[in-house]
Amino acid sequence: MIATLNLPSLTSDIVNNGVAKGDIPYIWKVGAEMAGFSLISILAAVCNVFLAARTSQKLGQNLRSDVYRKVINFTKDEYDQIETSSLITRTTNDVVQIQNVAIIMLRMMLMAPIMLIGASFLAYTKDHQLTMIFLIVLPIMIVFVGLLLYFSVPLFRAMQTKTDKINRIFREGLTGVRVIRAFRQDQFEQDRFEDANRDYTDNAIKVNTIIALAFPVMTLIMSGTNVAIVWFGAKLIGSQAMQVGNLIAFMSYAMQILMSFMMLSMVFVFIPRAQASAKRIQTVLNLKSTMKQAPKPAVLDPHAKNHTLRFDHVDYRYHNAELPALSDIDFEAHSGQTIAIIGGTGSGKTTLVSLIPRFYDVDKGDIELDGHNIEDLSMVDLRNQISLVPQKATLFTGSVRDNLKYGNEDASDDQIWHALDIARARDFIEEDPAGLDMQVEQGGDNFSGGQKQRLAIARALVKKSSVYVFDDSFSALDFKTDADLRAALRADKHIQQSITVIVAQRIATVADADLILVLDNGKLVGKGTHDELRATNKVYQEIIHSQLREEDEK
Ligand SMILES: Nc1ncnc2c1ncn2[C@@H]1O[C@H](COP(=O)(O)OP(=O)(O)OP(=O)(O)O)[C@@H](O)[C@H]1O
Repeated sequence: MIATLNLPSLTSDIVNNGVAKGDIPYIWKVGAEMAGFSLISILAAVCNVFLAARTSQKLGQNLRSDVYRKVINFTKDEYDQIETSSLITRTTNDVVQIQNVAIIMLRMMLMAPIMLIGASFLAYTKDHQLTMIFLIVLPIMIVFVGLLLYFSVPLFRAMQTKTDKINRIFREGLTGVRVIRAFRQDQFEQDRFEDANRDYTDNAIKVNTIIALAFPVMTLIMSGTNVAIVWFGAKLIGSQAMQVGNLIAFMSYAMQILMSFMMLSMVFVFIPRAQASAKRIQTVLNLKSTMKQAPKPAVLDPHAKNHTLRFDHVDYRYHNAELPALSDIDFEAHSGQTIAIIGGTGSGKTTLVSLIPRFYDVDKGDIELDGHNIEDLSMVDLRNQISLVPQKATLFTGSVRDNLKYGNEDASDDQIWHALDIARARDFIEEDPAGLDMQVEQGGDNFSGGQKQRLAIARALVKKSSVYVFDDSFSALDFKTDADLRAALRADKHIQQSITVIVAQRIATVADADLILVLDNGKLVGKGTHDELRATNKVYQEIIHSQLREEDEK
């Protein structure tokens, strides 16, 4: 900066004392000095660009990691608060906005004010009278930049929400592509996307037009200033009140002043967009988890042979729902037992099993594992002890082996095949020449629904846990495979020492459980064995009858 500020003074010096007097050695001396300063200023600019780029990239990397770390630990409730598509935009696009502004700020925010003050001071030393021109030019520029900010900032702010919308529609379109085709809604979805896309583009065109307009206007102001300087400067030279070299230097300083002002205005134009992005990222980072974490967690005995799972009068209501999804759920299960949960759709079965690994925390009552309230355990310790097969099987890209070792990195191939045997998934993996190295495509698309379900069951079995939860995991299996799988589960030594929780819709699936819980509208309306419930429980009897009718009708 010092080198850049020095150059115009040296120019005036070379013109006034070298060129005007025809002093060639002086011209060489000052010329060499100027070349040196120019070199320093180029090197400093290169270093500045390099450091600014590096710092802003590091900033982006750290922000992305922080957001991802936070998001991946979100509870289901928090995911319900910020849409997935918006979370993706925030981790990508919003971070880029902040990076861009960081680069601009590092390159200009420091340099521009110093240049502005330095060049103004030096211009003043060259000629006091000419400096008065800035008293007219600078207010014009301030008004112009003010107008620029007034029109562009709201448009810049809207960009991020419009990006969210495009991402949401795109994501829904991709994940729901089969439904869209089956319902022949391709055109509708295409139009929906086009609308969002057009809305975004219109906004972007508007804002870019404003920014594009700024350049010719700025150039006009700069050229006007130059003309004014030359006009008044020439008069001053004519009356011998100013030297030619000083006019040349003054013009350079004037350009430095206006350029610095322009750089500062650019920073002010880009800051609001980054500010909007920063706010969106901050919302994610500041989202207080509703999950209570025990400050000094109790520790589960890793060698315990006898496990207990106890629901003690548990209530739970979703944060956005009026009525509780579960009320007064009370039961106890021990090692070797199978607990089955049956009930109509929406009766609260999935909600109940989601409470065990603390996807949600209970509102009232307690859940205990091996005598400890699960809220007193560390999340890691608790979830290490629970194997869950969710209602919707999810597989990850990679090999079948990678997928199955997801909960137990040290599992041997023998253990994996054993789990595949129990899950009735050996056949279709063995049939493939790649075996366990068979690749799983995105979303497990190269497997059928039932196969995916069985692989998800095998993955849960490879992980050695004290509680196994199967959330409607047998529904995609035919009756015989369902029965075989459950028989194999019962015969497994490790499962015999664990607690098995099965959510099911079919009476046949739950009939041989040690304890059946009947849910209706979030309430536990029956608790007992198949024979007990069949004899006494009305809701259970209704389920039996409805399923018998279905069988008869077939
Ligand atoms: N994230 C959520 N926010 C608000 N309400 C929810 C949420 N998830 C489920 N519910 C509501 O809670 C109730 C119980 O839902 P749950 O998924 O536990 O039922 P389910 O018995 O597992 O049903 P299904 O057999 O259809 O899977 C339903 O009324 C449902 O609408």
